[in-house]
Amino acid sequence: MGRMGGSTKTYSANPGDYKLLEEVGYGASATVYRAIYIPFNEVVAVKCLDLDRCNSHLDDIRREAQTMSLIDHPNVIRAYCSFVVDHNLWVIMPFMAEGSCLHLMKIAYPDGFEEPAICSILKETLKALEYLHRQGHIHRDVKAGNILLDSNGVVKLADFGVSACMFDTGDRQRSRNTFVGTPCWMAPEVLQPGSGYNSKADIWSFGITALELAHGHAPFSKYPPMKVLLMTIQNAPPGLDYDRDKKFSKLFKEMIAMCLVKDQAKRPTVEKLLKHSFFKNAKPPELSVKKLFTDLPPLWQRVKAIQLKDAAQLALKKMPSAEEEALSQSEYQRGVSAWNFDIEDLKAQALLLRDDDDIQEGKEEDESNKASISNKDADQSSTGDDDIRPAESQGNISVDEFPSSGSSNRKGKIPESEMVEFSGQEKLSRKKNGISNDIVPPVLEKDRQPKFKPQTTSRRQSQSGPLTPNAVLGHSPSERGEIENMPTNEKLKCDARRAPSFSGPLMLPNRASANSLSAPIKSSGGFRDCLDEKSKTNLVQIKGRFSVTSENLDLVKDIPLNSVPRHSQGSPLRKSASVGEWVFEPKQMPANPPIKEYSNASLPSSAIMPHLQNLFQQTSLQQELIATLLNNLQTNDADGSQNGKLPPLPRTLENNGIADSAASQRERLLLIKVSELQARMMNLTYELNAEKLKYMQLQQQLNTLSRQEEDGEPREGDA
Ligand SMILES: Nc1ncnc2c1ncn2[C@@H]1O[C@H](COP(=O)(O)OP(=O)(O)OP(=O)(O)O)[C@@H](O)[C@H]1O
Repeated sequence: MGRMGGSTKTYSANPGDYKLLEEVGYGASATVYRAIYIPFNEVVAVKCLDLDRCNSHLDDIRREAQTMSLIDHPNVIRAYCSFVVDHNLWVIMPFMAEGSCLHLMKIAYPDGFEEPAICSILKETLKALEYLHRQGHIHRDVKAGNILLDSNGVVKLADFGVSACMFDTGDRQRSRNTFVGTPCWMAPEVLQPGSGYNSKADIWSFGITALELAHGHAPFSKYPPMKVLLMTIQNAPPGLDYDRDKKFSKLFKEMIAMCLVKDQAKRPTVEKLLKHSFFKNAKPPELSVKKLFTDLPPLWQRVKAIQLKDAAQLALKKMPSAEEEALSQSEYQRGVSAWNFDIEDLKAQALLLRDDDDIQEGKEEDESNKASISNKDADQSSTGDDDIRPAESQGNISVDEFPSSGSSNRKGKIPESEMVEFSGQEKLSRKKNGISNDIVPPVLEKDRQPKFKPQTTSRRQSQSGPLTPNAVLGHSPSERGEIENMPTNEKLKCDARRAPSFSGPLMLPNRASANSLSAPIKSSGGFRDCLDEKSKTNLVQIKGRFSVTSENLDLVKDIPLNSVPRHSQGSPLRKSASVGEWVFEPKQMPANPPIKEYSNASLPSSAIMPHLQNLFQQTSLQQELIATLLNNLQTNDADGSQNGKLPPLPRTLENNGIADSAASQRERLLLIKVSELQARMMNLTYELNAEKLKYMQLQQQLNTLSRQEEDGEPREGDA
């Protein structure tokens, strides 16, 4: 039993007393459900922390959960109670009906909130931090994903305690074979081993969170973890730009700059920060925050929509970077050695290849440098790379390819007319996961409108020399027509661009999108332009140059290297012929009884449980196996050319082109395999979670039944 704050209310540690409803959130190691606490008929949140994914000892986790239950502050979420159910720790908490600020931004404010709302949210968060710091705690995970809102606009800081203990015993973001999220919010001293840190680390994270709320994503959030780590340590601190972020007040900019000082000793305490003039005029959250979510669909529908969107984006987001680099590099070299000797021309083309990544990087570096002006320690921390000119100043395309539609239409409302329904396939997957078909994911109609910037097109046109991937993916319709008429090898380049690529450590996501992946993920690869007309008619969403089709991401027809999980059809790989020996043939797996069998009301729970456990085990096994295969693949990929597995063809003047194309084909095949395995992995993870939920629900039913039996109550239907 757990007690509740100041009141005498207690919550039982009996899982059977909690009826799990919809999934409302997920993080690195936990899934959060809306649930009913049956004895009080009260809605609560149940956080199911997968202990197998935790690096901590159960005792540590328990201790932290207990600490969490002792917390008593209106701005800190507390645990009513916690207990272990199988391999999960269930933490029972108040249900925050509007979810996290991160979810809210993802669904309705991709470019961040307006200053008055941010001010209120931050002030409430600071009050929470003030309380925690006074109690001698460091939160260590302040970010928009951990700032929860209820329907009255009440702001509570979450994820205290359990997260902290995970932090203690290892990398916060690492769970078993998974590296999720980015260290975007971590202070430089936290990222540097041995440097030691204290509660001022929370102040840094708070500053990053302020930027996250202002822009819709944390600085550097699009980069791989290692790059973020290096950028945080080496670059000047990020900040609001005095010119570009004109809509924000000077006070806000100053306040952020105070937090984002690299020398932790120079950062203010929470108390001092609370006294900053920026917070003087903070409106009560009921006024400024509550209006953010009027007219939005219920949290679980939003979360579902975000999951679907993120699943697609995650599957495709890696398309451009590494492979684009590899391809452009190989094209570059081939151009020089084979038929184009004009190195200057090639260099010029390489410059044209700069995509959003580079531009954004330039922007962020610029942002950092500009911000550093306001940071007293900037000169110590700046990389001093004066040669890096911001993309804009080089006359490159605007960073904001899809400019914010302005503050006026960011008022938190998604008019019904702007909602678009997902297709039958998506609905099927919802059904499969026990979610009603009449749920309409809130996707903004306005996002369907492609918003090109003409400069982009012209900048990307290749004038001469070898066809670069970007040239193949030129944005103009005429170029698209050319793609269709291209020789197969050139089309392949286009196809290859559509394939996921893998820069940095291979990520095996728990979910399509972990809580920590806060930035809207953009494909920078021009994928949209590779979609055929049919797909275009089915577009439901365009973010950056990324498109989602209403065929529930049924891109298998459009993208040969399909990497989007299609839950309703089981494995997304069944249609793919390219996986070869890496594919798990469905027949290799013990056949599962049809799902209908599980839902057969006449079957006793005892008959269902073994099937369910079996299914559960299979899925976990598959997950493990895929992880191992992916690891092997990574190693092979890295060692391939050295260890003879993928021997490079001898390069002679005659066969240079052939050798290169054979090598790049092998490379492409490997990438296909990796991407498909990853898609499969995601799909399985998704299914695993659905099964987990079913498993828990059945377990609850079993518990209830056995309790009824013990109490001698007649069973339902016995009469
Ligand atoms: N009490 C709650 N009410 C409603 N939603 C919640 C609640 N607690 C958490 N959530 C949702 O679930 C998400 C994940 O929860 P939480 O951050 O606790 O998990 P986690 O695994 O610790 O995440 P991470 O480690 O990635 O930060 C939150 O971002 C939020 O959207």
